Amino acid sequence: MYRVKEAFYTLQGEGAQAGRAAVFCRFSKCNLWTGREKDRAGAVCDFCDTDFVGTDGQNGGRFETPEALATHIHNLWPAAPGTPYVVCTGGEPLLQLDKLLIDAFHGAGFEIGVETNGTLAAPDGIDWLCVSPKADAEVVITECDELKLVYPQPLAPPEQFLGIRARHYFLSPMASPSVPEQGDDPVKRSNTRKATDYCLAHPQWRLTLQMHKILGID
Ligand SMILES: C[S@@+](CC[C@H](N)C(=O)[O-])C[C@H]1O[C@@H](n2cnc3c(N)ncnc32)[C@H](O)[C@@H]1O
Ligand SMILES: Nc1nc2[nH]cc(C(=O)O)c2c(=O)[nH]1
Ligand code: SF4
Ligand SMILES: [Mg+2]
Repeated sequence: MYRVKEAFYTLQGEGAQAGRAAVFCRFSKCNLWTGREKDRAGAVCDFCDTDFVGTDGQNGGRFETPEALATHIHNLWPAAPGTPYVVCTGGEPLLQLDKLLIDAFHGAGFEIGVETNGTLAAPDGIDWLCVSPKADAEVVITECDELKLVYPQPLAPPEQFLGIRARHYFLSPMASPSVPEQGDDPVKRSNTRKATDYCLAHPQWRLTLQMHKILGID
């Protein structure tokens, strides 16, 4: 059984695949936070900007088989040329994404991207793996396509993650979890300046912005 909070067709807003059309499959549940506000302060990951509780979002639900979920995601992809792309996120997608689902997505013609906190092993067959480390949570994935660190995290300086092999190293300015998607976010503006300065001083790091929030899309 796979539990999905929501699924939607949009442009990937972050990282090296930014601007690419994708169906996002947001899995329910995370291993670093319950998703309940009352638990946020005590959570390992306390800055999450996402609601991943339950299965009640747009196109969310429970799927008994990998084929059922792959068909559901396929139905959100337009009938037009271009390689279908699914981004598995959450919550923490590696709590649920297994080889059977990878095979079902591939069988439906999808390339598979994954957004993970890096604390759980990844199954084989992922086409684009993005690891976003969190302070206080040991990363067990040693190699990925992109490492995307939310910045700043005082207990997780960028230098700490250069041992993880990646094609790209990104800093993504931390947004206030409490500010709605398109709202004015002075904390994020200040963090964007800090991330910019870090990238200027350390050119192996690149800046990425949450383009979907700028555009006002999902
Ligand atoms: C909601 S997480 C879900 C995937 C996975 N659990 C993870 O943390 O990578 C998706 C992306 O949003 C980032 N993110 C979460 N909260 C954020 C915030 N307040 N500001 C900027 N990025 C944030 C995460 O670091 C991750 O790259
Ligand atoms: N457009 C868009 N791009 C994204 N990239 C990562 C996202 C996520 O929440 O994992 C996300 C998201 O929620 N929307
Ligand atoms: S950012 Fe990722 S790891 Fe952190 S609570 Fe949200 S879903 Fe979990
Ligand atoms: Mg998001």
